[in-house]
Amino acid sequence: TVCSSRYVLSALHPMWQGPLAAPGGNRQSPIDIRVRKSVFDPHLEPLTLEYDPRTCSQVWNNGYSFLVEYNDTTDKSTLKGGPLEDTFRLCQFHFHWGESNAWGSEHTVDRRLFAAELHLVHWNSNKYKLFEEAVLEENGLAVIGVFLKIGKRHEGLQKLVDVLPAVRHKDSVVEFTSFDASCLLPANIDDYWTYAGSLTTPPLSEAVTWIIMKQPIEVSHDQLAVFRSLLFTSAEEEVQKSMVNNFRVQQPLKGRTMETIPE
Ligand SMILES: CCCCNCc1ccc(S(N)(=O)=O)cc1
Ligand SMILES: [Zn+2]
Repeated sequence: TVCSSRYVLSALHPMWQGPLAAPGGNRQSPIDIRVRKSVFDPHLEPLTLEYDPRTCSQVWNNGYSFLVEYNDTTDKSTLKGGPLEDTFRLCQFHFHWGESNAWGSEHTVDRRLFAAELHLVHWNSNKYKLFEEAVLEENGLAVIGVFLKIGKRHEGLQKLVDVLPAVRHKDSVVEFTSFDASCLLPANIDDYWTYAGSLTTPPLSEAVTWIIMKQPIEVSHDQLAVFRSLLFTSAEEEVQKSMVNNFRVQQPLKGRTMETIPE
């Protein structure tokens, strides 16, 4: 029975699971957020998000998720404040989701799973010239996490959902412009948890200041079903695999504390 449960686990989780925790990693993501264990940090400031829709450029199926990519050659779409000392530049956002609405998020809140999770990825443009440099540095990156729950249709998301059939296969790209990513944020962006973590897919770099919104956003069942119509596999491969369950298993907390804003 042990091997069968191990088999089920591996069948449920895609290839990048590899070792359950990166060897030697002591700040790996995702984790379970224990609400009552989070510490008020009076120094946390409000977040300042300034996203310019004109920097949005394309949607790309990279074989793990679909990425909405931004032109990050200038400081036009930026994130400041909160736990961050510097200015961080938006380079892409993407999602993680399940094969059913019962699971799909990477982080959990007191073990509660959400249907999906949005990640808005930024890099420290005060200190580095490129994402590829920042990803090698402790706290070179800042990722905003937003939970998705099933409810009413998200009008802002629909523009993105409508182009997903064009990137059904791995390595496909479609032009996608003038999209304001801030429409995907919850009403109150100053209600968040923050902790020191890592990328949740290879290279699993321990470079991320995570900022997880307490308020989920709502999307409709049909909108999430379109996410599941995407494929992990490229057009050439004979066996097509649905892009579902593209989340990493939870990682040990290793003594880290979750900080939150004073209520
Ligand atoms: C050096 C090239 C890395 C490409 N991939 C980066 C990457 C991976 C995971 C995440 S996540 N899921 O932690 O937000 C963001 C960005
Ligand atoms: Zn992610």
